[in-house]
Amino acid sequence: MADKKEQRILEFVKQNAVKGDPQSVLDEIDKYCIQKEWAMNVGDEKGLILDNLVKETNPSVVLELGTYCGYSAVRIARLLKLDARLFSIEKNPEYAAVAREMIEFAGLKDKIAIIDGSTEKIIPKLRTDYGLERVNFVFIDHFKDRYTVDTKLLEESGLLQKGSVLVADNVIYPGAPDFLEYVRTCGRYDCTNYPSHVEYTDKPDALERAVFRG
Ligand SMILES: Nc1ncnc2c1ncn2CCCCCNC(=O)c1cc(-c2ccc(F)cc2)cc(O)c1O
Ligand SMILES: [Mg+2]
Repeated sequence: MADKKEQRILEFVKQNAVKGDPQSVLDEIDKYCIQKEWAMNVGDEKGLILDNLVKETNPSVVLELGTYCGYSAVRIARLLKLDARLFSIEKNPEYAAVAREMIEFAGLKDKIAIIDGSTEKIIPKLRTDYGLERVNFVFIDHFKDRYTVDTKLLEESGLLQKGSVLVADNVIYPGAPDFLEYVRTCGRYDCTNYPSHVEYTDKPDALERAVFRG
């Protein structure tokens, strides 16, 4: 038995999902987390809302803050057009290692790049070191008390353009009250709240969409 929950999830996917089929990877992760061990993936209920937000944006360049096991990276990347790319920043090397295998198993390694490190160090270097000019879609799902400071870093980095879409997980639970206050009152975003539940539970949570006005 793998010694970490994240490794157990990966093993379960490898044994039960279809290699190269992203939807089966998502289904097996959800099945494991419902039946065996809870884990902090965005999950199936909030995942469907996220799917619709990705589809209506049809982004070319996606940035994700907090990869974990790669569930949301797979969820988003499976909907992207051929030449679109997703960059995901993960601080925990063990999570990043599991995510890389998960993404390869899903057949999406050419679409997704995982960047090892903390957002505060990586975001300021995305243009110079990773050649990103603009991001059209940002999924925010890392430390809840870093949502606001990293949103400001993204503004200052020049990576956001008019129409760039931020989607933040967990704005109700564990909660990101300062982020909600910031994006709803600073005057630079058009915000929409999508009520849902904490993954695999009946505890209220929500996604917040904040569209940059430029
Ligand atoms: N590149 C980077 N830079 C900075 N921090 C970085 C990072 N890369 C990773 N991290 C550090 C992220 C740590 C995980 C963040 N997510 C969470 O903490 C989280 C917690 C819950 C939860 C719900 C109910 C409960 F009862 C308990 C927990 C649910 C969620 O959907 C969550 O996303
Ligand atoms: Mg989350």
